[in-house]
Amino acid sequence: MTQSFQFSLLATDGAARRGEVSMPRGTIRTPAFMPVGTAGTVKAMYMDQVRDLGADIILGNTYHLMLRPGAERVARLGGLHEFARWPHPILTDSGGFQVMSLAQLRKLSEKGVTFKSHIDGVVHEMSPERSIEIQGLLGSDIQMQLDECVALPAERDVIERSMELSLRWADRCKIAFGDQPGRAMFGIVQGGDDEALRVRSAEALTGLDLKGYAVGGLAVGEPQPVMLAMLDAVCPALPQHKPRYLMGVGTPDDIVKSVQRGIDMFDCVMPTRAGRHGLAYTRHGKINLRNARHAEDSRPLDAESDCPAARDYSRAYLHHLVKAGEALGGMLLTWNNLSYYQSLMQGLRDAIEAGRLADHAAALAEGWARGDL
Ligand SMILES: CC1(C)O[C@H]2[C@@H](O1)[C@@]1(COC(C)(C)O1)O[C@@H]2CNc1nc2cc3nc(N)[nH]c(=O)c3cc2[nH]1
Repeated sequence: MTQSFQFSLLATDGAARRGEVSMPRGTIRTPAFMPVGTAGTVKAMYMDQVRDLGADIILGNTYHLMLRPGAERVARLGGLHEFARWPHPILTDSGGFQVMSLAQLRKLSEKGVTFKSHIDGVVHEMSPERSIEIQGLLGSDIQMQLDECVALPAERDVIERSMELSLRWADRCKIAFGDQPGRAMFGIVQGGDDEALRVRSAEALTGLDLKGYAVGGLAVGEPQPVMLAMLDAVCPALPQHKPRYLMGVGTPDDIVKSVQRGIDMFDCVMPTRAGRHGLAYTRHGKINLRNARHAEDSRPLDAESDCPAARDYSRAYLHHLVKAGEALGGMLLTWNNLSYYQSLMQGLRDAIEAGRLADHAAALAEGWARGDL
C-alpha cells in the first residue's frame, strides 16, 4: 500500500492510455468511470454493490455536502469515507460548477462565490481556500480546484477573463492545499470552445506542476464535435505522465471517443439518473423501459451479463416497476447501468493493453447501432 500518489502509464494505443493511479486508499485503474455520489450516496445503490461492479473511486460534491450535513459535521463523524462506508478513493468536485447550476442568487468575484443555499436559503461564501478546506474536512483523496465554468456561447474576452480567473484560483488552491501526502489536488482546464485559450489554460496549469489535470467547461450541452475538438487541442498540451479527468462525461459513445483522445477519468450522472427514470444502458444501446412494447417481453435486458439486474429480471417486470413508480425499478436499472458502464471501462482497458482499441470501438458502436434485438 503506497503512502504517496503515483500515476503509472502501463500501455498506450494511439493517444489512448491504460494507466493506474495508486493512492493510500487504493488503486484506480484507468480509463476509469467514477460513479457520482453527490451527497455521500450513489443514489439507489449500496456502496458494497458499487464496489462489486468494479468501481475503484467515486465522486462526492463539496457544494451538496457543505450545505447538508455540513463539512465540519462530516469531519466530526470521521470523514466522508467513514460516514458513507466507502473506504476506497473519493474525488470531490470543488463546488463552483454546482453553485452556478444549482444555487440561487450567486455572486462571483475575485474573492470567490457567494450564494444562497437551494435547500434553506442561507447565504454562503466560498473562496478557493474554503473549497479546499471543505474538501480536506471531508477527507477527499483527490480535491478539485475552485474554478469558473463559463456558460457557452460566450464572447472570447468573457471566456478569456473567466479562464484567467480560474488560473489565479488554481494558484490559491495549490497554496491552500499545501502538502497532503497521499492526496492530490487537480487543476481544471477552462477556455470554453476556444482552442487557443484552452491550450493557454493547459500550459499555465502544467506550470503549477499539479498531480493531475481535469478538463472542465464541457458537457454543458455543447455538440459532441465541439467537445472532441477541445480534447484534440488540450490533451497534447497536458503532461503525458499525469492523469487527465474529463468532468461530467458522459454517454458510452462520449467516453469511448474521449478515451481515444487521451482522457483517463470520467464522471457522469447519466447511468444513475437515467436508471431512476426508467432508462437502461446495454451493449445493444439504450432501452426505455417506460415504453409499452416491453409490457409482455419476458427477456432480460442482457442474458449474457453477469449483473443480476441485467440477467435475472424480465423487461416486462422492469416495465411494470417503472410504470408503477416502484423503488425497485430505479434500483435495478441503476444497478444495470453502473454495471454496464464498468464493463465498458474494463473492455476499454483491455483493448488498449492489446493494441486493438480502434476495432473494439467500432464493435461497440455497431452493437449500440444494431439496437435492441
Ligand atoms: C448539474 C448536473 C447534475 O451535473 C451534470 C448535469 O447536471 C449536466 C447538466 O446538463 C447536462 C449537460 C445534461 O449534464 O451537466 C453536468 C455534467 N457536465 C458537467 N459536469 C461538470 C462539472 C464541473 N466541475 C467543475 N469544477 N468545473 C467544470 O468546469 C465542470 C464542468 C462540468 N460539466
